[in-house]
Amino acid sequence: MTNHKMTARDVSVYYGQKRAIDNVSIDVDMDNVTAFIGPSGCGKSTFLRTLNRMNDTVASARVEGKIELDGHDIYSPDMDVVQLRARVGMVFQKPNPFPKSIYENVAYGPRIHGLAGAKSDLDQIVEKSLRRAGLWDEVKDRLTDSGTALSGGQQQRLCIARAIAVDPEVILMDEPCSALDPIATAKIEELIHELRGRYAIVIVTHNMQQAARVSQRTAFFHLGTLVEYGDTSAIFTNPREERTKDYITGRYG
Ligand SMILES: Nc1ncnc2c1ncn2[C@@H]1O[C@H](COP(=O)(O)OP(=O)(O)OP(=O)(O)O)[C@@H](O)[C@H]1O
Repeated sequence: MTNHKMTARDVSVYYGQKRAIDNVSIDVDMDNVTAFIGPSGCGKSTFLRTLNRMNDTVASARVEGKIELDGHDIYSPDMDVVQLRARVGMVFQKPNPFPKSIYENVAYGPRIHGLAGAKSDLDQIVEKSLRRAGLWDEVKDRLTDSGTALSGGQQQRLCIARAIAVDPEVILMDEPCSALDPIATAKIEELIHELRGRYAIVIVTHNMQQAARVSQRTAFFHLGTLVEYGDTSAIFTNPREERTKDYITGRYG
């Protein structure tokens, strides 16, 4: 039996009266990178954001259905949302480091979550996180420089280090490379390979080649519904649904 890290069952999301996600069920596993693909406006980001309750920040948004993390309902009243967002971290489309030093960007989360007692513990967490994010060698001699002074690709890896620093179990990435050049994109993709297995990773991408390169499972969304979900190789070589085939062959999107 597969041990699902997260399960979503019959999830619908509304913005006011408008339904953006219609009855989606999906499992997220530890060992796989899961890609969400589909044409613009199909609801990929909306669904991704239900997985760590980022939709709570949108006043008109309402979520129906059930989403569990390790078998616990993340929408239950006893769920601590701050804790949830540490366990299910997020990396956004546009790198968004705090206007603080590189060190502080990574140290902030562990400090507010009480993960480090002494300064030396915090130093260790910062180094480990930056190493895992593939950024340590580039920044180790300038940890006090501002995070915002880094290149776009470095900033995105800093944001990944920031997510890693609070010891997450799941990392959600919402088009993490869309603001990056091909070299910086390749570095993030490499990093996703390295992080696979340690964290359950879910990535929203417009780029089908990217989905094929980085993921083992792919979910294709269309008009708020989950059309097809399966092994990435099967989705790209032998899709079951006509709509999936049309999308991956570039007929629309
Ligand atoms: N805050 C919001 N208020 C109202 N409607 C919204 C809001 N955010 C998204 N929507 C609508 O929900 C639908 C799904 O949007 P969403 O951003 O999730 O799609 P997407 O597949 O991620 O698109 P893209 O690839 O363009 O980012 C769209 O019709 C969008 O206009």
